[in-house]
Amino acid sequence: MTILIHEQYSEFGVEAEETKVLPIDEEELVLDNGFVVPQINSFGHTFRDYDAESQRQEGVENFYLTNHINQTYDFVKKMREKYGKLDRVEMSIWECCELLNEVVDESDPDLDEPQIEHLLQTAEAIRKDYPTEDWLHLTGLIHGIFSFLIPYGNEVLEAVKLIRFLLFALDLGKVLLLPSFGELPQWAVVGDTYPVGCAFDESIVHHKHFKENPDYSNPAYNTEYGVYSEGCGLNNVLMSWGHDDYMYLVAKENKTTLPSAALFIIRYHSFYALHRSRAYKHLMNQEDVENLKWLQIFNKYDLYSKSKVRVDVEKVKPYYLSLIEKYFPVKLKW
Ligand SMILES: O[C@H]1[C@H](O)[C@@H](O)[C@H](O)[C@@H](O)[C@H]1O
Ligand SMILES: [Fe+2]
Ligand SMILES: [Fe+2]
Repeated sequence: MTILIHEQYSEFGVEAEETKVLPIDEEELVLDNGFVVPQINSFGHTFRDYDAESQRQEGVENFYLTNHINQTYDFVKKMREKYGKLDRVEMSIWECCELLNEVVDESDPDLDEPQIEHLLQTAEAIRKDYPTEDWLHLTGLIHGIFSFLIPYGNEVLEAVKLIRFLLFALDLGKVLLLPSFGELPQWAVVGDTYPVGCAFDESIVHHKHFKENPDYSNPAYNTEYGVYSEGCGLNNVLMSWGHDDYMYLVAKENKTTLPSAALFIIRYHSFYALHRSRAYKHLMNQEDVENLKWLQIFNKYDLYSKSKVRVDVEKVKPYYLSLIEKYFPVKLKW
């Protein structure tokens, strides 16, 4: 498994400010050491091709139809209030991970494996690129993330641990699909996310299906700014409800020691309209601009590690348990 890194990040990633994000097919698909990212998913199509005829196309489009009709400003407010209480279950991060054994994500054109596989594949992807404990050969990517994300001191090893953990944690919020979490429908848990309370940007997957969303024709919510203002900051923007914002709330309320950029990555990793299409920039503040650079790097690991490769869960478990211990209490409120 190899991961593509934008060339601009290859020398001390902080240069990323000047980076222009190119459409994916124009990107440099090569890492420093010449590894190439897979160009096709496990069904033989390019990644995130929502129109390609495949065994998943119809199901994914139906998913977005219900998602786009039902994710309204009022719905999101209610869900945040309800799930933000975290009064359902007490469990550890690893217990949560194991629950995802049962879960398959209907929004995903690239993967139909249980989510536990995806979590571990994503986090293991970096191990494939950096297989030994000799971190000295790490590329600029790691140096960049290291200098930016780690408030704990000057240790590259710590940075790598953080990255591994973060990649593992991105999708844990999908437990919302399970009975003890109220068995939310897929449209309220997975798929790309986007702001509600202002116009839905055209770059959002299957945008046409928003026409039946009541907010689409509500003048309070259907203008460029809607209920928001220039540069108000994403923290003040309500996002469609799903596993991203939920996991952010879980992490924050349980007093994680993850740095704030890591929380940003968890919270907005499905916001492709922002991190791929550069929409909604007018709502960002300076902190969002900084954090976005890192989100773009992490997204590549999340997306391009999707494959049919099996991970031996028991074998990797001890390593992840040691990471979890670093960033979270033994039991968390969910
Ligand atoms: O189908 C996928 C999947 O649900 C991911 O977990 C999410 O982060 C993506 O944005 C979405 O498109
Ligand atoms: Fe996700
Ligand atoms: Fe993911």
